[in-house]
Amino acid sequence: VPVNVPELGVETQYPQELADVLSRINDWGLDTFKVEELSDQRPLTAITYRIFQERELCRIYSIEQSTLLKYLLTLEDHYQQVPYHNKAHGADVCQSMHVLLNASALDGVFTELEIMSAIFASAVHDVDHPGVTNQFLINTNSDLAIMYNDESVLENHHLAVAFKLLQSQERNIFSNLTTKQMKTLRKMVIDMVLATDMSKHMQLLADLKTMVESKKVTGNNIIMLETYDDRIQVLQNMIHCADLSNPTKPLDIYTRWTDRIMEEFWRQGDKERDLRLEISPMCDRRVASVEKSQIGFIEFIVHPLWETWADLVYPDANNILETLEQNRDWYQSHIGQENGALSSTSTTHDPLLNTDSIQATNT
Ligand SMILES: COc1ccc(C2=NN(C(C)C)C(=O)[C@@H]3CC=CC[C@H]23)cc1C#CC(=O)NCc1ccccc1
Ligand SMILES: [Mg+2]
Ligand SMILES: [Zn+2]
Repeated sequence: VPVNVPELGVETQYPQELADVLSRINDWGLDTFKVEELSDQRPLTAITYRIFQERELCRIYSIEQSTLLKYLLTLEDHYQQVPYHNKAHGADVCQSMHVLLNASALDGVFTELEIMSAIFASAVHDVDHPGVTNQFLINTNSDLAIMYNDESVLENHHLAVAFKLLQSQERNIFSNLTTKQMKTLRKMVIDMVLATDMSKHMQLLADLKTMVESKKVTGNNIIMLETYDDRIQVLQNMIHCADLSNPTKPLDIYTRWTDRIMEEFWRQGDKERDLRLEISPMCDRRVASVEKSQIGFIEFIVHPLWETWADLVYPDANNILETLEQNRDWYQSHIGQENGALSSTSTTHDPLLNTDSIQATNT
């Protein structure tokens, strides 16, 4: 019996405003923070549910809407209340992936199963993240590091939690897939989420550069990917780009993500200080230079990756690369402001940061 589900998947006191924000589901500048506020703290369910509707995945794979919502709400509840790696980040990466999949250079390249795998992988990719790095978990002999033998500890855990939640019949959104389809989806989701481990970054980028150099396209400039390895490599780089997309977003959105990740790094540094461990880079709130470290992050990691991605899907990611370079210049010109103030240019109250108003750095 079809259970009647709310139109937007979540209960909200602001149905019209939420519908208006979600109407930008295909845009790079969708404000995930606005969805978080308007959906009564259900950004992951609201955004992922909308993407499933947009791509008609429930029809194609006979997924009951109530089953999808049960899975998404439970998944969302398994994201921890940490400053950055929380359900809003999961929602943001999922929506960014959804937009990247729409590149015209990839038109008709991926099957619906590969697309659903990519959307699912993005939604689950950081579930139950404890707000500390793999290195911290290893250094503190955590249960997770013991469980996964120090290898991609967090990423293995995110996957195990995501698939465990599927095991209850009322949440199994893939119950109508064939055995073969489920096997394929599971392998692709594992390969994508494991690729979000930053220790794989250099290898991923090197392989992407090789692919760009030997890029084969059809008559109307659509990329040809013949083997599983080529196809999964593009999807792995795509989720990695989505995971590293904060600096490519509109500045006001970007600075709020930076405030959140720095608070998460600083809380790890506080734990390291209490444990008499060496404080990890960027994690000491007493010596932070947010602007300088953001420039390092962009120069050494984010820009090289996005420059290569923009080559692969040329010219579809040109605007994204443009925004990244403008944001880098903005941080460059704000180096002098490093009085320890958080990076945000807006006086925002972000409960997760429990900082009432962030002194605006003069823009
Ligand atoms: C929105 O900003 C950010 C957003 C995300 C991250 C992430 N960092 N890393 C690693 C690189 C430490 C992760 O493994 C995280 C987990 C997976 C993907 C990326 C995540 C860092 C920043 C930053 C910064 C920032 O200002 N200096 C940090 C920094 C400066 C120079 C060189 C490297 C890092
Ligand atoms: Mg992660
Ligand atoms: Zn992530």
